[in-house]
Amino acid sequence: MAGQCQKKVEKFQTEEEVAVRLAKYTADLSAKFVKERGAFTVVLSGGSLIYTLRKLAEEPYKFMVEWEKWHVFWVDERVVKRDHADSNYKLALEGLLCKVPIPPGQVYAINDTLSAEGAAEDYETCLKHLVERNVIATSKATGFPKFDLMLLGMGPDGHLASLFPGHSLCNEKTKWVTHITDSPKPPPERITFTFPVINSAAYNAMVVTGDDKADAVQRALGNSQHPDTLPVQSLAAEDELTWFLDQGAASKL
Ligand SMILES: O=C(O)[C@H](O)[C@@H](O)[C@H](O)[C@H](O)COP(=O)(O)O
Repeated sequence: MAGQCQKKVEKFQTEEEVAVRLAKYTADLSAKFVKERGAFTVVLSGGSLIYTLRKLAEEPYKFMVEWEKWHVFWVDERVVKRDHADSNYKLALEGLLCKVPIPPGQVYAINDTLSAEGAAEDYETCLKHLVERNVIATSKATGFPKFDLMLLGMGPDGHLASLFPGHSLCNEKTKWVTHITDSPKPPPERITFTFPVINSAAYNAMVVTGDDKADAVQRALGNSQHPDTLPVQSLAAEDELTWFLDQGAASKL
C-alpha cells in the first residue's frame, strides 16, 4: 500500500490547462534539482502523457530549462524496435525530445535487440551503473534508486507503468525493472519499473485526463468501498505525489 508521502490533487477545467501547469511544474523541479545536484533525472511513461507535456517544448521553457542536465528514462517500454509505431521512445522522441537539446547520451532507451527478459535485465544494469556514478540518487529510506521526477499516466483500468490489475508484477519487491509477456494492453511484451522503484522517486506526477478514467480516479482518490485495490492505489513518492486532473477525470470526485 501507499506510504505516508505528501499527496496533492490539482484539478483543472481542460486538458490544455493541465498541459500549461505540467510544463511549469516540470520546469520548476528541473531548476530545483539542477541547483541541488547538478542533474535532473526524469522518467517518462507512454500514452497521452507525452501529448500533455507538449508545452515544455514551447516558450518560455524551451529556452529556460537546462536541458543539458536532463537524464531521461522510461517507466515502461514496449519490447519493439525504437522506430516501431508502438515504441514509447519514438513517441517521446517525436513529441518532446527532438525539440529540445538533451544530449543523446543522456536519453536511456531500452536495448531493442533483446528479449523482454533480456531488455529488463539490461535496463536494470544500466540504472545500477548510473546509481554508482550518482547520476541517479539513492533513497536512504529504501535503498532503491531515487529518481527526481516520474511523469506517469494511468489507464482506465487503474494500471500505471505496465503494472496491471491483478498481475503478480504488482507485488515485486526486489527487482528494479521487470518484464511482462502477457500485457492486457497491447503490445503484450513490455518492460516496467517495479513499485519499490516508482515509490522511491522524490516526486511522482500522475497526469490523468478524460472521463473514461473517472471511475479509476474515484477509486484512487474518492471514498470508494470497492474490495479490490487498483495498482494506482499503491502509488506513493518519497517526497511528494501530485495528481493532475482535468474536469473529465475528476468528474466522479
Ligand atoms: O506504455 C504504456 O502503455 C504506458 O506507459 C502506460 O503505462 C500509460 O501511461 C497508460 O496506459 C496510460 O496511457 P493513456 O494515457 O494513453 O491512457
